[in-house]
Amino acid sequence: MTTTTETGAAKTATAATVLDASGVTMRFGGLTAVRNVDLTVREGEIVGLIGPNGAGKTTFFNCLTGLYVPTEGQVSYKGTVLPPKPHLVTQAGIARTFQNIRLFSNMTVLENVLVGRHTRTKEGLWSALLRGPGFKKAEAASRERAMELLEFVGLASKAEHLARNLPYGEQRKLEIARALASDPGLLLLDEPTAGMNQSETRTTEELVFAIRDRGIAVLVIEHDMKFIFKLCDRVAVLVQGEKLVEGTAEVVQGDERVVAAYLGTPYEGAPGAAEVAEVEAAEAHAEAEAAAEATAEAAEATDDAEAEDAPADADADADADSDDAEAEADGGAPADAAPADADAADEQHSTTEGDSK
Ligand SMILES: Nc1ncnc2c1ncn2[C@@H]1O[C@H](COP(=O)(O)OP(=O)(O)OP(=O)(O)O)[C@@H](O)[C@H]1O
Repeated sequence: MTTTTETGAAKTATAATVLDASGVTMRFGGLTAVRNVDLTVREGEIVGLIGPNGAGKTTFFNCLTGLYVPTEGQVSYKGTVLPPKPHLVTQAGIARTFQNIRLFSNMTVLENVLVGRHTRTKEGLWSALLRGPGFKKAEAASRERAMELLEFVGLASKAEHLARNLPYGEQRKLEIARALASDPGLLLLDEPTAGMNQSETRTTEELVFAIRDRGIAVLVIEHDMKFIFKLCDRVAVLVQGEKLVEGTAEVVQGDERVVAAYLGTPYEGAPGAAEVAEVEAAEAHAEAEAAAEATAEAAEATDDAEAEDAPADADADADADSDDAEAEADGGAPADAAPADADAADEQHSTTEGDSK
C-alpha cells in the first residue's frame, strides 16, 4: 500500500469540484436537523465533517446519498445535480459506509465485495440465469476486481470467511472494500474508526490516505479529533445543523466557537442561542409573575385574617395559599409546555424512517 501523508491542501486548491452541496436543509416535522449547509469536496481532497452528537452530520450524509430527500437545497456530483435516489447516487460515483456496520453477515467476505460491484456489471438477468459466456467473463472480472480490493484493504487471506466471523475492525475494512467496489469518485465514511483501538485507527488512517492516492476524494465524519486533524485537508464543523466553521485543521482548532460548541459554553451568535435566550426570558417572566401573585394572595390572606382577628389561623391559611401559588407556579409552566413538546415529539416520531445511521 503506497501512502502519502502530506495534506496536499495547495495541490487541491485549484482541483475540479467533485461534490457540491448547496443550501442543504433537512427538517423532520418541527426539528431542523440540517440548516442551509454548503459544502464542496474537490478532486484529491480528504474533507472532515465534525460536530457534537446530534449536530446533523449523518443526516447531511443521508441527504448527499439520496437516503433523505432534502427539504431544500441540492447536491451535485462532478457538475450534475443528483436525483435523491441511493442507487442513482451510487451509479453516479458516490459510495458510502455506515456508522452502524451493514454487512451481509452470512455471506463470505468476497461475496460482500461482489455485492458492491453490481452497479458496475452490465450483464442482464437472462445472461446471469443462463450463465452464458458473457456472464462468466463478467463474473471472472468482478471476482478479480473484488480480490484486488480485498488485497488493498488487507483482507485477501480472509476472502472465504463469513463476514460475521471477522473481528470488528476488519468488518469496518470490509465495508470500505465493498464501497470501493462500485468504483466511486467520492467515498463518504461515517465514523470509520468507531470502536477501534489505536493501532486499528492508525491502519485506517493509512487506508484513507491510500484511497485518496488512488484518486478517490473522501468526506469523513469522525469523533476522533486526532484522526481528523491528521488526515484532512479541510474540516467543516456542524453545530445544531448549521455549518459553524470550515478551514484547515489549524483554523478549526484555533476557533473559540468550536471549542465552545464542544464544551457546551454558549457564545455570541451561536446557532439556537436566540431561541434559548427567548425561552429563558419567558421562564423568568413566568416565575416573576407567579411570585408576585403569591405575594399578593398572601398579603390578602393576612388582611382577611387580621380583619377576622384570628392571627394564628390566618397565618396558616396565608402560608397554605402561598404554597399553592408556588406549587402552581412550579408546576404550571411545564404543564402548559408539555403538550407542545409532546406534539413536537410525535411529529418527530412520525417522520422517523428507522435506522439511517
Ligand atoms: N429520521 C429522523 N427523524 C427524526 N429526527 C431525526 C431523524 N434522523 C435524525 N434526526 C434528528 O436529527 C438530529 C441530527 O441527528 P444526526 O444523527 O444527523 O446527528 P449526528 O451529528 O450524526 O450525531 P452523532 O454524532 O451522534 O451520530 C438529531 O436531533 C436527531 O434526533
